[in-house]
Amino acid sequence: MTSLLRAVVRKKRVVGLKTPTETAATPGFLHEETVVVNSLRQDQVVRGVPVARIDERGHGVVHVHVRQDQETFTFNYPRTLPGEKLNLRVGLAKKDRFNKKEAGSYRLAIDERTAASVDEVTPRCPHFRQECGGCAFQSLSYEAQLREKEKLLNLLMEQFELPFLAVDMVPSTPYGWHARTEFTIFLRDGLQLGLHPEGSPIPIALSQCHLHPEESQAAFLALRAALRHANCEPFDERTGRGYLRSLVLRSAGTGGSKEVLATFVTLPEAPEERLAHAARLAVEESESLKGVTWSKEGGEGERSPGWRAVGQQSHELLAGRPYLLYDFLDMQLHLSPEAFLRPNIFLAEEVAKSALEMSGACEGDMVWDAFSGQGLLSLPLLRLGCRVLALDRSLPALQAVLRHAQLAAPGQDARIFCGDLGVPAFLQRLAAAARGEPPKILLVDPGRNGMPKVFRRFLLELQAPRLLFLSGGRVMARDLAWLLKRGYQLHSLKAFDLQPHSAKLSVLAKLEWSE
Ligand SMILES: C[S@@+](CC[C@H](N)C(=O)[O-])C[C@H]1O[C@@H](n2cnc3c(N)ncnc32)[C@H](O)[C@@H]1O
Repeated sequence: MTSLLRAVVRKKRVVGLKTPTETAATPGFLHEETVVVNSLRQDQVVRGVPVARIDERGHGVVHVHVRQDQETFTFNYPRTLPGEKLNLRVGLAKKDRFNKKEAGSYRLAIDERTAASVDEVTPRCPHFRQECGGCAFQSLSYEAQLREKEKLLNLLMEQFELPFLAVDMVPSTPYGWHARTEFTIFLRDGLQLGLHPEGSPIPIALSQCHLHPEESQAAFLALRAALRHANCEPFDERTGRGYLRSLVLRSAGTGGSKEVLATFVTLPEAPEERLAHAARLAVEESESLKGVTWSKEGGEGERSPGWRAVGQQSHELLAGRPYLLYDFLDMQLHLSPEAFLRPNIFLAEEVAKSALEMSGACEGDMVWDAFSGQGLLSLPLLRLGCRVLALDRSLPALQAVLRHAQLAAPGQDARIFCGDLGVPAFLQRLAAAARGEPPKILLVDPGRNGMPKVFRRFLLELQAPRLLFLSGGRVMARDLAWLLKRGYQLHSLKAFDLQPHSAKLSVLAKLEWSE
């Protein structure tokens, strides 16, 4: 699928109940979906306002132009779909007390939904209506989701004044794709596994999740039953009693089916024997569950509501085996539960193949894989005959890189360097290494926070001829814009829908150093 020309929008200050970085239509140009009113007064109902698009959280966006203010206001509503029409009630209408000429600030709440979106479908999951926090818009058809994400990407590119390029979109299978989910463990009529609705510290108890492969569902039920049977105690935030914080499920495909690895995340003082008993019961019960590991991450500082595991810690094995078998390209890898796992089971291979293709690499090229995780992006390059230096702050991830490299290309030059790519002292050591032999190809896959600022500056020093950058959303546009203003040129883009039913889209960009 190829993107069409972007809508003509420019950056403008916006006021009201909205994210401050949203764009609004400029005066004289109104979005097709903009509703125009003369003024907004308390309790007034603005009728039939269409949802124009989604925002970066997957919330529906509406535009209301107020003639009196000569301004277009943008409002965002969770769980609304593009094409849906809303009656909006003005809850707050306020003029600046000191400067009456300033535009007002308004709060508009949904009074009624008057027309459904033509793209609305019945959500597959019973928990979606409870706003379980797993999906932003399971009720939007998958084709419409892709369309909306592409629109959002184009809008971001426009906002950050990035050059227009056609984007290849790679869709996913919309269900059964999830490779890693962390469920909160809590007490509510017995032990429950659940997720948090957006912005809420109170989890929803789940009985199933369709984002997971079926094999993972069986493991989920077996683990919940085993934890209950072994009388394992969830941590209770009100009393400080208990020790179980969360359950992480990881899945990967091998031999035509999927297998699952679970991790119990607990406070350090959790009783090993009881956890091991639950783990053994679950592994016996569920054929797809190949092992259970234990991470004592939930220490003193992590007792707050809504706490999430950050991973990268060493695990202990409680039952079964401590790795997942994963058929990747034509190799069988051992994936470590202590390192990053790309969220989409179906597309991880496609992302790595695309990186290889877009890199234009040749045998013997020096490749640096920054934020390497377990090295899945650079493995195909290693097999081609490139030399690879993997960089990450996670030692378990780098140890997996060496294991994978040994399997993919025995004897080939694969090295690791463990450190924080946001720390100047580590970057200085890298700069010294680059003076020996600079990388010809640099892979950069920094995760949700994008590139640390000092790392971006380091890239200018490094001047790698080819840079492949995998990222998403606003941080991706920010980092791209920064690099393009300072000597890199954008060559091509490819987008992967790694997380269906969310607004997230991952983009692989190829840049070339031009100075
Ligand atoms: C999105 S994952 C990359 C995955 C990997 N490229 C792959 O294909 O599987 C991000 C990785 O960056 C690492 N990381 C995050 N921040 C870092 C930092 N400041 N310095 C070094 N590594 C970092 C994490 O440990 C994680 O392995």
